[in-house]
Amino acid sequence: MTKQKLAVVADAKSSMDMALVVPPALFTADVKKPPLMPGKYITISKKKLLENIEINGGARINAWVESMRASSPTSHRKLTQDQTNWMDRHPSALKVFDEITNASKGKQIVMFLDYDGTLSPIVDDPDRAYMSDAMRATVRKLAGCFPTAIVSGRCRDKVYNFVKLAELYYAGSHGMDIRGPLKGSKYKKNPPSVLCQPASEYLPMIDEVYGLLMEKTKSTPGAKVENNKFCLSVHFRCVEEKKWSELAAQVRSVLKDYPKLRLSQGRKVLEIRPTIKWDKGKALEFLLESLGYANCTDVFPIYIGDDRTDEDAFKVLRERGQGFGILVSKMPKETSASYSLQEPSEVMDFLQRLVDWKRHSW
Ligand SMILES: O=P(O)(O)OC[C@H]1O[C@H](O[C@H]2O[C@H](CO)[C@@H](O)[C@H](O)[C@H]2O)[C@H](O)[C@@H](O)[C@@H]1O
Repeated sequence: MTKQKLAVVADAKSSMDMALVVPPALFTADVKKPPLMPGKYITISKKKLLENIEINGGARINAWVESMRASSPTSHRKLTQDQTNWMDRHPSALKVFDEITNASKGKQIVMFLDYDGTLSPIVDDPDRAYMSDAMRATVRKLAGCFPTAIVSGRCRDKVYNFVKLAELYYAGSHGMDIRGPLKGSKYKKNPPSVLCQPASEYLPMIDEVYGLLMEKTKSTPGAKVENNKFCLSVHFRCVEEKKWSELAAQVRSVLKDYPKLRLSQGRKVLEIRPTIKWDKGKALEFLLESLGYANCTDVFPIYIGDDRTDEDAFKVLRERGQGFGILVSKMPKETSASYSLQEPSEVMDFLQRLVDWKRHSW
């Protein structure tokens, strides 16, 4: 039996604890091997079976689901000491504000801001993840001081409709849809016109998979599929935890026929995107180049984000040895960011301090 057939078996029943009868070879890492004793079958719970289903890229469904579980608030009761150690390694950007501005002296700061969980609080309904008017006013002032880009997993139009600031650069679909400002800012009267869509050939495939995922997941209460144009999001946030493995298996059963698409994980979300070598880190580099800072030593990019996909941008900054990343998180997380902020309200305070510092440093 192949891995594909295995996925179909897993999909066929709805109860997590239902016992399935399958050949023993299916529980080994290499499910292509024939059973050691042909004809002999053993019983295993569906939960155990799901641990062995691979998703494109080799990661295991169960790893995603466990990781999602680990990052849910109920799992963080005993983190006090860990938190302290982590904060030593990733101090609050507010506490070390002077250190940061000193490091940027004589350099051009360029700001990169993630949207969900960074400018807007995380909420149950992705269509209602509004940013506050105060945050919008702060980002507007920021863009008047430094070139500023929003870098989001969302479709570009959707994130623009939340932010509503025409003077910013926008990189939607995890950086696969980049557009320059629609109007100039006080900082830059005539910004360069930019457009970059490295995954356009994937549009028909993404639309097709969107339809299939809508159909496949409709049996899972609370599941939501979001079309982000060059990528898709399958939301787990409103799905009962005991149904997470089932939903992940539904996603896998659709994706197994699309090797040119891959999965990544965000905050209670599985994200489906083209396998092209393009991510938020590449988008950051593209934007720096478009702004004329490709080979400059006097540029100081600051990237603020809360999610795994932001790590690609944090890594690029570390590799370039320029600027730094700030992770928005209340709990310790493996990260390439240098500093931390706890939540969007702290992000707003940090941005406001940058504006005040810039205004008073002339
Ligand atoms: O790169 P981002 O701007 O952070 O976008 C990543 C995903 O953000 C959204 O989902 C997340 O926020 C939702 C609203 O608060 C929340 O309900 C969900 O659980 C989070 O994962 C967005 O809806 C996704 O499409 C983005 O990929």
